[in-house]
Amino acid sequence: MILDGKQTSEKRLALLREKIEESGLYPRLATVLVGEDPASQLYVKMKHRACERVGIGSIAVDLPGTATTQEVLDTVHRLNEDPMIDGILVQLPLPPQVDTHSIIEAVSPEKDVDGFHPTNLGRLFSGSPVFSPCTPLGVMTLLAEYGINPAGRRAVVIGRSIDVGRPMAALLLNADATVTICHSKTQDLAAVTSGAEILVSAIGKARFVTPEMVGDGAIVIDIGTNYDENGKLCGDVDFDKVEWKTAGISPVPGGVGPMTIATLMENTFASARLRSCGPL
Ligand SMILES: Nc1nc(=O)c2c([nH]1)NC[C@@H]1CN(c3ccc(C(=O)N[C@@H](CCC(=O)O)C(=O)O)cc3)C=[N+]21
Repeated sequence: MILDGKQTSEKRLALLREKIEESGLYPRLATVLVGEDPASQLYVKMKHRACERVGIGSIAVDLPGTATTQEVLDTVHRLNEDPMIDGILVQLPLPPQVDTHSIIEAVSPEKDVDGFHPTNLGRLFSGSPVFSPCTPLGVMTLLAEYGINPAGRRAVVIGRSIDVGRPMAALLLNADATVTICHSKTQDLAAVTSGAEILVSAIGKARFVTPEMVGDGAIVIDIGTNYDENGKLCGDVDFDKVEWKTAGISPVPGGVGPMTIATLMENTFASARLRSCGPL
């Protein structure tokens, strides 16, 4: 079974458009893009396009690749104080001269639709999330769409990044899975991953996950967005070799990526509702 993120995200966006219309709200998302990395420009453009589709206003703040930490901080502070803005997304990665942690901590937790602020990560890890990071939350939505309930299942997450691996583990734990996190220092990775009933890969290495690493009948979620030696977009999982072993697998493209964007839209609407003091 293919876990179709493209189709699921289309469905979610259509539903969200209706909900936003009914609410009478006009949520607004501000994106902050520093520099001219083509991939980042593409992602930000996709986010603005999704906003347009669902009836969310979007404001793009583009800063030069030479911007200092202080200049990015000034932008974030201005957006924090702007009552018209409901969500702030600072596109990552930031250029090396910008201190990413202080930027993430500067975003008001009330407008942190990426869910990267320590307050929101803390809420997520304590089991009472407000904004959860869009990629892992999108994975949970995709699992639910296909009737896959993680409760009591062995879930293995490969990768421990703050934006994907760690919050993915927290969401699975909140959903009552038995969660293992693997990373670059994990010994005998294949022995751990092949025991997973739900395997989530967030490593960032093209076709890293091979059939020996996957148990029979596993659900495999591929969070990787990589380019192979021919410049072709591909995931962390060697899809063609792994698919037959699985009960369900998300492809790249067309899997988790579109779910990330749909979730960002949902988080932005949730922020607008919370900020208007309405019920969530
Ligand atoms: N503050 C911040 N928040 C993010 O959520 C964030 C970020 N920074 N930095 C970069 C990563 C990456 N990311 C993706 C979103 C959509 C697709 C996506 O829709 N991909 C399409 C393919 C697009 C293509 O053709 O390249 C797909 O998988 O089908 C991929 C990757 C969000 N990120």
